[in-house]
Order: sequence, then structure tokens, then C-alpha cells
Amino acid sequence: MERILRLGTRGSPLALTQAHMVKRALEAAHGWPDTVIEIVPVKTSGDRIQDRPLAEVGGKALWTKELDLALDDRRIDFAVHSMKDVETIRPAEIVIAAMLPRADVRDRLIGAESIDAIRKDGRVGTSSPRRSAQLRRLRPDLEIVLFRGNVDTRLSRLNLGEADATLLAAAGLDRLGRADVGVPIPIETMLPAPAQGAVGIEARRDDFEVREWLAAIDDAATSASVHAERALLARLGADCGSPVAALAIPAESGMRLQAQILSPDGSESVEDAALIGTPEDATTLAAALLERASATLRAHFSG
Ligand SMILES: NCc1[nH]cc(CCC(=O)O)c1CC(=O)O
Repeated sequence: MERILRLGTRGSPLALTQAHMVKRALEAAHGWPDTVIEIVPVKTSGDRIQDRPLAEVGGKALWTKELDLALDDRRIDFAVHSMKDVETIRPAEIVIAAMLPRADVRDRLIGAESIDAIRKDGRVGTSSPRRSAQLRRLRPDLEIVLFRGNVDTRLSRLNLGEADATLLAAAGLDRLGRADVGVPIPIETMLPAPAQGAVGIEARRDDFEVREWLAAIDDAATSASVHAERALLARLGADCGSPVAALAIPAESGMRLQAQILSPDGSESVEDAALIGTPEDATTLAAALLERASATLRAHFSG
């Protein structure tokens, strides 16, 4: 008999593209059509509220809450997320079951050839506390204007002249067929957000059959890196309003984890890197960053 599994996703163009990537990867791994995968778009509060910063309106839970409920109610069997948008602390009934191979982790700058080339006292549109703090650190003269909405909304606001430049994740632009848009910012200039470029799949903890079926497409290196970046966030006590950048890159017998915490205005910044064995070792680097931070910088974290 034919088995149907329901894949829950947000309804944005990027989310739907990522949902299709996961569906294709599962069909390829299991020999289509061992199971029919039905894509179920679920509207999230994050998609409805567009005019205020995320941190102000309830944080990342806005993107996951409705999908968490749909999993719990068995309206869906698994959920696909941009790992960057998944809160650090998840409900106990939910597990991250797999991740696709990570894409380009860098940000791309649109509207100028480089951060240095943005006009003096120019305006940059972003709603990300990390991008805003990193930009202000590199270019204190720049003004940050709030840009939210999906990739196309942001690009059209740029074209309307609401800002001189904007930053978007290369991964999202590439997946939407916009590989021609913007110039990549080297990670030495702007370290990306934890989990940027990674697509993850969550399932019910007690659904061992689905978890095992999903695990067939897990990219172990991506999972290890993203779990390390998330362990760092957890130890820092960071929320979606805390400016944090982190990137773990596979290295011999483990990973090289690099991280940065900043004050929102970019006036303070602490950076460090370490070779780690397991994702949990990231907590040591987090503790070292907090140790070196001033009292005012530490006040932005609860770890
Ligand atoms: N916060 C929105 C979001 N979540 C994931 C991506 C891009 C895809 C990715 O990082 O995997 C984006 C857009 C952006 O930051 O430009």
C-alpha cells in the first residue's frame, strides 16, 4: 500500500523552494516512489507581521510555532526550516532529524560593490541585529533602516530607493535563482549568522520510523557544524535580538569554530576561534567570549 507523508513548510517562495529540495532528496535516497511526499504550506505569524523587527514581536518562534503545532497535531509528519530561523531551545517533543548539505554561507551585498564603496553616510536596509552591528562596526557613518519581508520585497524596496544597499544570504538568493544578484562579502569581513545556509528537517521525537527515514539524507558535516553553532548560541544565552556570528568548518578530526559577539551599535566586539571535536565543545568558546566581553556587552546575553 502507498504511504503518504506530509512535509510542513512556510509558504514563502524560499521556504517552498527548500521544501521541494528536501522532497527531491528524499525521493532520490529512497528510490521514488516508496512514499508519496505531500507538501503542506502552513501560514506562520512571522509571515503576517512585516513592519517590526523580529526581536520586538516575539522572535524566531514566529516562524516555528505553527509548524510545531502542526507536527504535534499530526497534520504534518515532518517540517522543513531554514536552520537560521529555528530557535536555539526547541520543544522537548521535537528533534532535528536531518540537514541538507550546506550552501554558500556568505552574505551578499546588493547596491554597492563592497562595504567600503557604500556612499558616505549612506543607508543600508536590514532587520538583522548581526548585520546591523557588523556594518556599524565597519562603517560607523552608515544609517541602518529596517527592511523586512521576503527576498523579493527587500530587493524591490532597494530599487525604490529606500536604501542604498542591503545584505541578503547568498544561500537564499541562489536557491531563488538569483545567483546574479549582489557581491559576496568574504567571511573574514562579515562572519555569517549561526546556521546560515543550512536547511533542516524536524520530526516528532517519538516517531522513530520517520526519523530513520529522514536520517538517510542527513549531511553529517553540516549537522555537526550547525549543532556546534547552536550549542554556542545556547551557552551564550543569545536570543534573536543578540548580535552573534558563528561558523564551524569541518577540519581534521573535528571542526574549526569561529565566533563573534557584538554590541548592537557595533562599538564593542569580541571574536575568537577554536578547534573543537564535538558540537558540545562549542560551549567552551562561548564561555571564553563572555569572559572577555565588557559588562555592557555581556548584558546583551543571559549565558
Ligand atoms: N531570516 C530570513 C532568512 N532565513 C534564511 C535565509 C536565507 C537562507 C539561509 O540562510 O539558509 C533568510 C534570508 C536572508 O537572511 O537573506
